[in-house]
This record gives sequence, C-alpha cells and structure tokens, in this order.
Amino acid sequence: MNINKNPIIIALDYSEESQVWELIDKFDDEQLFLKVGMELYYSCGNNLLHKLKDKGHNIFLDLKLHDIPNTVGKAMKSLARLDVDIVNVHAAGGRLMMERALEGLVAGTVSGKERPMCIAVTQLTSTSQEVMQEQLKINGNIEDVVVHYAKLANESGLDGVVSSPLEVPLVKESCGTSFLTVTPGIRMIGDSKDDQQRITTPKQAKSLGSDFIVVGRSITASKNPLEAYLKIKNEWNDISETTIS
Ligand SMILES: O=C(O)c1cc(=O)[nH]c(=O)n1[C@@H]1O[C@H](COP(=O)(O)O)[C@@H](O)[C@H]1O
Repeated sequence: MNINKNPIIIALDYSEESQVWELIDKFDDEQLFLKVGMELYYSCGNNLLHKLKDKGHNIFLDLKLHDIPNTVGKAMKSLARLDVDIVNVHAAGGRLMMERALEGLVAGTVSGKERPMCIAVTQLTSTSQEVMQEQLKINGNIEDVVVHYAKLANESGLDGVVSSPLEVPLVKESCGTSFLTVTPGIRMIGDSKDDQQRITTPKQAKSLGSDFIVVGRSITASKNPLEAYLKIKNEWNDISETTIS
C-alpha cells in the first residue's frame, strides 16, 4: 500500500480551494493525510486532488459510492485514474457492489501503480442505535450490524471499513488485525458532539486499535488548527489520557 503511516486524516470539509490552502499552509513541511469529501470534490474536482498529491500529501477521496454494482464498478474505474490513496463505498450496497468496486479499481489503475485502498462505511458515526432501528429498520444492536457489514466487506475483498472507534475491537476480532479500520467520530474532551453519535477521543481510538482517525471540525473549526492537530498527535502518541462518554 502506498500510504504513509500518519494516522491522523484531516477532513477538509470546505467548499473553497482557498480555505484548503489557508489550512495547509499552517503545517509547513508536515506530510499530511487529507480527506476530500463530497463538498470539496464537487466544487473543486480533480484539479485540487492533483495539486495536493503534488505537494506529497496522501488523499482519502471520500465519495461513499452506493449504487447498482455496474455503476459503482465503472465509477471506481474512473476514480482509480486519480491516483488517490483511499476510496470508499457504503457496505449497504451489498457484496456484488463491493466486488465490482474492487474490480473497477483494479481495471482503472495505471499499470505499475498500486490501486487505491477501498474501504466500506458500515454504519455512519452520526447514526445512533435508536435511529438505525427506528428509522432505517435495521434490527439488532449497532455493534453486531457494524461487524456484519465489516465481514461482508472483508469477504468481498475490500481492505477495511469506516466505523466508530468503539467497534474496532470487534471488527478486528472478526476480520483480522490487518483489516483496516478508519474511524471518524473523534472529539477532544469538551468539544461539542454536533451531529456525531458514536464518538471517542483520539487516545481512546488508539487504545481501541484504530489504524486511522478522521478528524474534521476539532481541527478545522479550531481557532488554532495547527495547535489542535499537534494536540491530537500528542494524544495519539501518549498512553495516559482520559476518556469521554
Ligand atoms: O466516511 C467518512 O469519512 C465518514 C464516515 C462516518 O461514518 N462518519 C463521518 O463523520 N465521516 C466523515 O468524517 C468527517 C468527520 O468530521 P467531524 O465530525 O467534523 O470530525 C466528515 O468529513 C464525515 O463526512
């Protein structure tokens, strides 16, 4: 896999390219792992991805594909040409959709390059068990549902999942330690949950076994994003921290 081991993925949830450079310019030479999601990609497109890659940053292109298998497979073939490091789908699209996603990525990757890793969203970290059961009509407890989707993603050949850090131990137990866990729902103590439901601190995420944490507003909405990033990095590297509930 052609990714560095920077475990902190910064979610660039912006609509303007200028906001991206305003943030990144604060980080000097730090090699970053950046997440470009729908908001930024739909407004700035591939041009920005190429510029970020040229600066040496790793990119998680978070478009959460979820469509019929043929459509997702062909879309992934197009995304493979962008030379990003991670792409994703919704596991709710099912096994065939995930298999086609992977086939599309393999088919679209330029020969000699490594394909992007493909991970599946299990249950969004903004979904509570109550909402999952009452609105989505998915029965059972949320950990079991996340593990079920993770197993499906694993059997479909995907590289890992997106889940809350809270489910990582169960995912690793069912799918193996090398099955990647990328975990949003990260908050520092005292931060507002906003729309997130299944949250932990960076330290908790690490102790639960997350491979990567995805952090947006705790960095981007901070008065001092570099300081917030370094605090998170320190928390990740330090063993003795407290938890939030
Ligand atoms: O796929 C994702 O990245 C994702 C999945 C998920 O279940 N929950 C989730 O929050 N995310 C993304 O992670 C980021 C979290 O942002 P903050 O809540 O601001 O830290 C956003 O860009 C979300 O789109």
